[in-house]
Amino acid sequence: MGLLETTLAKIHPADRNARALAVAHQDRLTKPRGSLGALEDVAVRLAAAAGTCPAPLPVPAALAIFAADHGVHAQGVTPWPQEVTGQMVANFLAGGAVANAFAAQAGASVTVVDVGVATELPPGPGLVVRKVASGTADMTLGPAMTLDQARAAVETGITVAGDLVAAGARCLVTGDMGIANTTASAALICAFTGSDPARATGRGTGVDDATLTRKIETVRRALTVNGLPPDGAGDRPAGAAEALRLLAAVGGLEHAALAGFVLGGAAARVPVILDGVIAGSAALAAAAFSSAAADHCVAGHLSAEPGHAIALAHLGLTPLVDLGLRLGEGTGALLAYPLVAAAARVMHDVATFDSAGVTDKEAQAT
Ligand SMILES: O=C(O)c1ccc[n+]([C@@H]2O[C@H](COP(=O)([O-])O)[C@@H](O)[C@H]2O)c1
Ligand SMILES: Cc1cc2nc[nH]c2cc1C
Repeated sequence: MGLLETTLAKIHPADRNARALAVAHQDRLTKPRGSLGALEDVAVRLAAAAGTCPAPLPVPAALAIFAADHGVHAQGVTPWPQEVTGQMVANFLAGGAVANAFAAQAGASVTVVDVGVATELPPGPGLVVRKVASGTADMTLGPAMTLDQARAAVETGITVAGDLVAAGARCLVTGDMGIANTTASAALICAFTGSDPARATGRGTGVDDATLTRKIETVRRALTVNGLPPDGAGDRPAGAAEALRLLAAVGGLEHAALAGFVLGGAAARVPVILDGVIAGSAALAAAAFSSAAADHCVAGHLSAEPGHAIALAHLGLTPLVDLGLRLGEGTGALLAYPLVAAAARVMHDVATFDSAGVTDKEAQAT
């Protein structure tokens, strides 16, 4: 058995008992029942995922930004040159990106992983070099990755998650960097959900109408060339082998690593906050590897990219915030992190009606 299989064997689904305890505890806290809205659901999800009530505080948090390039860039699906991926990696390492600012604000550490950047990066402190390939192949001409490459990238994500948890992280935050990766994300969403490319494909960094039309056709061609008709997702066999095949066909190295990162967090029972459409499409792969993987995820935000809502609906996840972000890097997930931490802390710190001597209207009624 490889690392992927041993990790899948460790993943537990949400614990019903811990969930029931968490729901009951929420109702004993000194607040009107349900008054914390979506935060109550988060606290209950965290307890069910951890298998204990209350769930451990998700502190500290660790952001991992997986960076990679894409052969489909050659199809003209983005106005940005490919070398921007490597340049932004240097920016992350220098502390100059939005993700660095948001991580500093949230108190999260930042780890940058080169899982497949096409350009040479100057060696420097802080960069985790796990380059599986110098970018993927063009998915409109055949599979973007070999099965071995996809597996190596998934296992890289598992290892990074395991290393961060071993170093003390109690919340994992997904980040990505990869020029053209919204095209691969749309193709993955179509492959895993059966959605039509015209619905799942968006403007990414902000492409014009002509480029959007080309992008949709590129996604459609990639699916066809790889034997994945958009409306045929329901007919495909489920399971780990199929998850790896779809990732290899139309995914990116960062998507595969992010899928592994989710699996690694789930296996360690450490919650994973998902960022935008890249993380959402990678989580579809993680959920295909293990149906319990999504139990360990919190959807940080809703990206402006239309495929993201499709992916989250398929995963049964509700995004915490909707700010119209479409940056990636982990920025939306980092903004959601304090909400997740606050939701968990309520279960530890807030007094109950009994302990605080506050009259409960429910108790009065009975
Ligand atoms: O996270 C998102 O939902 C998101 C939406 C649009 C763009 N991005 C980021 O923009 C880059 C990809 O955009 P594009 O247009 O080159 O496919 C990549 O580095 C992503 O992190 C990210
Ligand atoms: C400048 C820039 C920063 C990014 N961060 C994530 N994706 C990005 C894409 C571009 C183009």
